[in-house]
Amino acid sequence: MSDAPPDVEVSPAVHRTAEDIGSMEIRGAATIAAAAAEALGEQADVSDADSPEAFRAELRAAARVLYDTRPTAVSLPNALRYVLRDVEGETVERLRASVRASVSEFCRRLDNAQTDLGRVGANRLRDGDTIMTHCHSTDVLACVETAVEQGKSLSAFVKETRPRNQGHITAEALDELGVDVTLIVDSAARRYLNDVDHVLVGADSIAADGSVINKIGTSGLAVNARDRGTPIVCAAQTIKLHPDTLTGHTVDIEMRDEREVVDRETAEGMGDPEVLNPAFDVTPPRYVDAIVTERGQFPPESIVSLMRDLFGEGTTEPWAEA
Ligand SMILES: O=P(O)(O)OC[C@H]1O[C@H](OP(=O)(O)O)[C@H](O)[C@@H]1O
Repeated sequence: MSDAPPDVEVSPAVHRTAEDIGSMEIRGAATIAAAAAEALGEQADVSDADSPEAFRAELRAAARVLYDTRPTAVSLPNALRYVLRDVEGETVERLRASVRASVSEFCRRLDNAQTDLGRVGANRLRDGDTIMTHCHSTDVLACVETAVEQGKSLSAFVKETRPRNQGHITAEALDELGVDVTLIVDSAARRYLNDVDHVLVGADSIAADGSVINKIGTSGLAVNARDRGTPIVCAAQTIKLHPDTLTGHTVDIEMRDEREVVDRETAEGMGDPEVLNPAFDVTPPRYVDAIVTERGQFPPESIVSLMRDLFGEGTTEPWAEA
């Protein structure tokens, strides 16, 4: 994690949020976005900057601390950009109020987007369908929740999703919604794909070519689903669209600590192998049937038009300014 320059004070609340994102205490692309926006609001609340310039410098420094936590979910920089872009005022008090308004508006839009996306995704699901999930995605759960509210009865195969087992969170959430849940280990997915009507996954980022960047294991699941003829749908609010990929940049895949996979003592017993722990992988668009957003459902290859509408040809990095 990067530190702010010594003369710019970043609030302990921002550092706490950054630590919680880094440790995955706060996790999931949409949840991370909301937490990052709220942390900027907390920075504004506690700032004792004596000039608008100093206040803005503090905000940028806080954004840098948050930005440096995890590299793959673009919802994080998109959230920071949204809040920083709309900050206006000639005095510190006006700037503070402006940040608060911007954070509230951002969180309101995030909630509404998920609700709208849920309605679109629910239209794909029929009464009696069985889904298969990977990891834990609040965008996926929004689709299921709306379908259940529409009176549809659903079953789910839930992949546990090593190494962090976020599938357990999904299993609990689906059970609370009244979905009939079967928990499986990741490697059992192919065996049950013939019994599944839809594979539903979330996304941490979507690239301009329609590639889906999501929890490690998504691409293998998608290839197997295509082989079995099971549709694979990605539920992703437009905050997951990665604007830098419009100009040829690739999405950085986070490598996490090996201790999430195996403890050192056990590894030593195996002859101390190198342990790799990539958190995400890239599913090419040809393996994805549809991307469901709050703006409707898109074939992955057409997502670039939506990206251009929303972001133009690229974006700035306001937190990178000194
Ligand atoms: O925004 P929502 O749909 O909640 O989550 C999107 C994605 O975020 C998660 O990443 P992690 O668990 O933070 O590494 C998963 O990869 C999940 O599919």
